[in-house]
Amino acid sequence: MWRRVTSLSPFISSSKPSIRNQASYGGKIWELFTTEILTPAKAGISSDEKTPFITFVVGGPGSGKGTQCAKIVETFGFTHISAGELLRREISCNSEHGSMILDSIREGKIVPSEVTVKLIEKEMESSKNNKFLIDGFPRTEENRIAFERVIGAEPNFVLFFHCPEEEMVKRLLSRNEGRVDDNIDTIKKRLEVFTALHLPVIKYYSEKGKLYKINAVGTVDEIFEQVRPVFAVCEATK
Ligand SMILES: Nc1ncnc2c1ncn2[C@@H]1O[C@H](COP(=O)(O)OP(=O)(O)OP(=O)(O)O)[C@@H](O)[C@H]1O
Ligand SMILES: Nc1ccn([C@@H]2O[C@H](COP(=O)(O)O)[C@@H](O)[C@H]2O)c(=O)n1
Ligand SMILES: [Mg+2]
Repeated sequence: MWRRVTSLSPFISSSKPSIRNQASYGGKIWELFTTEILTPAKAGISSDEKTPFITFVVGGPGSGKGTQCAKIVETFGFTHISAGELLRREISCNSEHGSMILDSIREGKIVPSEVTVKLIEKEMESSKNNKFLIDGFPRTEENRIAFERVIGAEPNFVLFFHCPEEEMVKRLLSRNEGRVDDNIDTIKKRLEVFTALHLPVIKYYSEKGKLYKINAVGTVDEIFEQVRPVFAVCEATK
């Protein structure tokens, strides 16, 4: 079972870019981030079994994060923690924050970080595994900083699924899982929030050399063939 090992990390200030800033790149801002070549040293692979191995899985709505996480779990034995699923679970069980979470999800807004991070922490603590895929998180700098403060850890690396908006919209509109946010109005809001708030997170991990960008266009299997070597590096060092 994973237990928190370090204390609070220092506060890191956040900045919020405007949508206008990004539009000046003609919608191609994500192209600025290159794919890292992952090595065991970069991934911070440790031989200490108690240290959690944390991968953040990020990308726009419908970029295929959940689909690829299922394949990573099957192939490499990670525990999948989807922030969105944890929040939806709170709605289903009418928890204290259920109605606030439902309102946020309907509006495509980000739930306060302390709520989401507490749910993630509970999942990590109750798991017997020490390898975690944390999907749909962090969405914002506030998310990222709250995770570092509460969990006292950083991800070993970050998988970023890069997908054009038209493709993401097409996938979400045909997902058919009965999600309250899979309608065109909410999808537009989710895309706006993604463009406005996600960039600093991507930039932060790119500058730390922890970002691994995946081209999320193609078949599920083709995309997994880009993902596989990232995790194979971890396997090879065991
Ligand atoms: N490579 C792909 N090609 C076509 N469809 C795909 C591909 N990958 C996933 N899908 C489909 O697109 C939809 C969205 O995928 P998925 O749920 O994995 O995305 P996500 O990034 O987790 O989205 P969200 O952020 O909304 O949770 C699903 O219906 C899934 O089956
Ligand atoms: N870190 C997060 C993750 C998700 N949300 C909210 O849940 C919605 C659905 O998330 P998916 O990852 O399943 O697409 C998302 O639009 C947010 O409203 C969040 O607040 N914080
Ligand atoms: Mg998902």
